[in-house]
Amino acid sequence: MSSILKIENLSHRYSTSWAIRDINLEINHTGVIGLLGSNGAGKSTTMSIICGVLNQTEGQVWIHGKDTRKDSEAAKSNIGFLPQTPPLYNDFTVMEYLTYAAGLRQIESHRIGEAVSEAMERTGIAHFQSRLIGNLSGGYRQRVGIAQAIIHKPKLVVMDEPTNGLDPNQIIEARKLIKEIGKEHTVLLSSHILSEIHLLCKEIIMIEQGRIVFSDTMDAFNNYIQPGSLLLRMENPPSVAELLSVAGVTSVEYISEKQARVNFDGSQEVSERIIETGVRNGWRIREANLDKNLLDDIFKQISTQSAL
Ligand SMILES: Nc1ncnc2c1ncn2[C@@H]1O[C@H](COP(=O)(O)OP(=O)(O)OP(=O)(O)O)[C@@H](O)[C@H]1O
Repeated sequence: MSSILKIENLSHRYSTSWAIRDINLEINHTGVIGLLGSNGAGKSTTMSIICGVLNQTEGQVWIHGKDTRKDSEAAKSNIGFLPQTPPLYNDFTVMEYLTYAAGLRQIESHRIGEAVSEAMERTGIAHFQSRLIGNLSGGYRQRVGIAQAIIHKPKLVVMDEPTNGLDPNQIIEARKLIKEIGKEHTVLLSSHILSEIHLLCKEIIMIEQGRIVFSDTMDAFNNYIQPGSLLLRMENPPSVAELLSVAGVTSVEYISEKQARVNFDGSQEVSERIIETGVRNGWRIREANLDKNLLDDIFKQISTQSAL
């Protein structure tokens, strides 16, 4: 039985500098797998090569046993891709666009109607099928992007920073949908937000300066990392007492008028609970990120350990 995704000695160089170096990876099961790295770490480069959008300088990628360069058609038939900016056409209705996407994916013409309906059902956009894409909110546009990525029922769905640019409500909804998609497909999802990977993934691959520095289960990761801290930027910040009332929050420090560092007990659900409480109570959260310094520490710690 072939792996769903196998990568061997993958490296890519843009003009003179290497963006990724000697990436090796094998995935054999469904579920959401997180590719975590800070900006410029090499996530998009890796994903673009996997999806056949970019030709690697060195190394090989197989999707369900098919080499993405030597047998690209067969490899691509098993991949769905949601790039950072989904290729949506604003003048198309949702139905027209997905019908077009199904054609591109070479779904037989008599099966297109059924494939489009199923993809719309699964992503919760059936009620917007006649809406112009240009008139949809960011969250629904993202759903259309996910629908085109799963329309041909690929084994592997690659999502590059899928919650980027969404508001907190839309992020919660998008994450629910991604979890659902992960029940039937292998989803490789990139993010620079550790708390997001924590919430969504059972496995984590960390990439830093173009190299994999950690690859294991989330449980193994948790054994030596407890993030325990979120930086929140809010338009309508609550009192310290209100933040402390969220179950699991241990301390709160305002570092500016609208920015608070919220420490919690390290359990995965607390950060989601903080955001949900914020949405419910109108804090107007604009950003909720793991403390950047903490993330840098984690990368440093893991890089040092993986170099030992
Ligand atoms: N088209 C390009 N030409 C030259 N260098 C590039 C190009 N695209 C990316 N790079 C460089 O390659 C490295 C990896 O970039 P990549 O976009 O893959 O990282 P990333 O982890 O996806 O970051 P981000 O989250 O910011 O997109 C970076 O140093 C980046 O500057």
